[in-house]
Amino acid sequence: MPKEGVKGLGDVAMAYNNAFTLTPYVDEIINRALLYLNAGYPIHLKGPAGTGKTVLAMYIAKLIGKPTTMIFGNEAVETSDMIGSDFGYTKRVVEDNYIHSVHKIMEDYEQKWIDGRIINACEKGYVLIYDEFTRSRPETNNILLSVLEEKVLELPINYYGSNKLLKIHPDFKIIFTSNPEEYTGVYKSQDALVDRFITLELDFPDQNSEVNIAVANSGLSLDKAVNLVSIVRSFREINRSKFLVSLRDSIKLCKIIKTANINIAYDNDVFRKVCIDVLTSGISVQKTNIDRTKIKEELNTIIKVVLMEHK
Ligand SMILES: Nc1ncnc2c1ncn2[C@@H]1O[C@H](COP(=O)(O)OP(=O)(O)OP(=O)(O)O)[C@@H](O)[C@H]1O
Repeated sequence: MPKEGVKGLGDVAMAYNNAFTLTPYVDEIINRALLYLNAGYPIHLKGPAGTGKTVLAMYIAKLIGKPTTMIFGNEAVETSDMIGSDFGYTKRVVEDNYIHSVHKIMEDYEQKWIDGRIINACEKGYVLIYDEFTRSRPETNNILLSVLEEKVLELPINYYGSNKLLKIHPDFKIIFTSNPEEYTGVYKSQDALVDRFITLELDFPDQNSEVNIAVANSGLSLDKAVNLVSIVRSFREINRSKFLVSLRDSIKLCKIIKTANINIAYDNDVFRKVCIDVLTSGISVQKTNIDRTKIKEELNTIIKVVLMEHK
């Protein structure tokens, strides 16, 4: 069976978030991405976790308007998950009872080839999103080298009984995403692969985009989201070399404040504690040696200053 990390056609549509927000910043990236894709080059959206790479890839695929296949890179993904393999057996039982005193059963087993996720996309010119491709082992990704350069997919000898080179449809497009190499579980991307696509380095979006994305994902009012996102961004600014404070934190904070109807005020103890819980979660995840008391003091100061400024 294909492994968990590999999803098929249709999954993208289900996973696609209807709250996708277009801002001038997002629009500009999309236009550049389409420019390269339409010229026949795969693109690679690279950036820190929670900068919107996956939803952007999905949105771009949606604009291209072709069915989309998605692969989620991880250690367990194998070449066979992408191109296919002989999975299991087909069993055939023939029962012969022609002469009532003779009872004969014949069983034979046949291996069954099941196409992997990229075959259909390569053949029919669909879109492939390879999310976090550097989490898969480099040797797994080697199969894509000939796809990108020679425009053929090399299939194994057991592919429906004969090995062959599958010609890649001229409309076939790939959108790669990845996190920076210093992240845990990320392999260095192979030079040969990097050389074949165009990388767009992403960072956290501008203030206006982050506010609008947080509003779209949480339903919080714009004026309240402006306050919360300003707190998140100031906190990110001073700590970004130490731990991750992502776009997801802006969304989480807005969602919690909206759902629990928490009053955004410096003298509201609950509000300050929620800010601390949400925005310092990344510290324990990254096991950084950080003075938590100092971080909390910094955050309290930021909350005070931001709420005074936006009064
Ligand atoms: N333009 C946008 N419109 C709406 N929501 C967005 C947008 N950009 C990002 N988001 C939201 O921000 C969050 C992070 O986005 P996403 O998962 O795409 O980031 P990522 O860079 O792929 O993260 P990771 O590297 O951890 O996989 C998600 O909740 C996503 O829905």
